[in-house]
Amino acid sequence: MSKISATILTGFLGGGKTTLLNILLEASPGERALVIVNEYGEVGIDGKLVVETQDEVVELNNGCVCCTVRGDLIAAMQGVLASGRPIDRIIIETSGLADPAPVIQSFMLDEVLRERLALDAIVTVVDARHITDQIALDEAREQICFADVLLLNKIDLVDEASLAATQDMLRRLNPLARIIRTQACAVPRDAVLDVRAFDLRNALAVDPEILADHAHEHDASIAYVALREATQLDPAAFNIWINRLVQAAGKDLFRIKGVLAFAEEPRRYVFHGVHMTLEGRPGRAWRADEARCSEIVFIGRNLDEAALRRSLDACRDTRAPSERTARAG
Ligand SMILES: Nc1nc2c(ncn2[C@@H]2O[C@H](COP(=O)(O)OP(=O)(O)OP(=O)(O)O)[C@@H](O)[C@H]2O)c(=O)[nH]1
Repeated sequence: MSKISATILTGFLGGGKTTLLNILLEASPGERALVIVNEYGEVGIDGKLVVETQDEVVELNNGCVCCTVRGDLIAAMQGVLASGRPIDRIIIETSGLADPAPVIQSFMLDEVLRERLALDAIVTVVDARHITDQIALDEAREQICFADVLLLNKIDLVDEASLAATQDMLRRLNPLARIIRTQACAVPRDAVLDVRAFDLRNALAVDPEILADHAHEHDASIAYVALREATQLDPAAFNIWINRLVQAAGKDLFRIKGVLAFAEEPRRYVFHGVHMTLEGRPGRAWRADEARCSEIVFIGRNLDEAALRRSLDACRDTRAPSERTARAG
């Protein structure tokens, strides 16, 4: 029986992993992939942003796949193999704070996975705009060092001199990986999938202890706050708040992401922030069976959960429907 190809998509917070995942899924219409999306906190935003295809999407939230939910990762893969459901490949999107080593280790140490799966490549998405600050963090460095393919993404946000300097840094950290410059992770599928690039010897050269069972400790100064709001939000108030917030605290705000319910907007509003860079756009329409609830997560340092909550409360659209109609008229 031929082995099923598995790809690990990793890279620091906000680099473009979900963007890449969606490109790969859309480029493989005839395939059935098992997609495993991992997020650090209890509120999963990424799972809501994966394109709708016939692929099976498993969300592993509330813990990092490199530590607390590693057992769940193994169980998800074993479960689909045991079910006999046909799958053509596995793609794992790690959290942006994951150390890839324990994820790689799962493929090597578990007997069933070792026999049935072939780890094809570790693909790391690097944020060309923010990597020079992120690289001080162990997780960001390890994600680069273990990569077989490095996407140097967001090239639209930096100039050529800075790109060349970043590319040199990546090369110093990882002399073997293929480096591909991308905007919005636009890359041919064949450059990332079925490249047969993973080699345990390279991983052992990065970390000779990779096969030893050791837990990964996350940087305790990085916090996570998730807010849920059932009242629809006033878009103008939200925009003012979020812009002020990143002006004041953007350096410490590694990541903001949310799916928001704005008043008088039939579509979900998808919102992203990476430090000072903010982006938002309407996504698909809310379904009739979905609660129109806003969810927003913050990952960073010095987060004041109570203050964030109060600010979000102040963005509620509390007008009565008749007042809204009057204003619209
Ligand atoms: N300007 C620019 N923005 C990009 C590019 N690629 C992705 N983005 C934006 O970067 C933000 C984060 O993209 P995601 O794909 O969600 O990043 P991620 O790595 O999955 O994020 P986490 O899962 O939170 O770590 C979104 O607003 C994207 O639209 C790019 O090449 N240029």
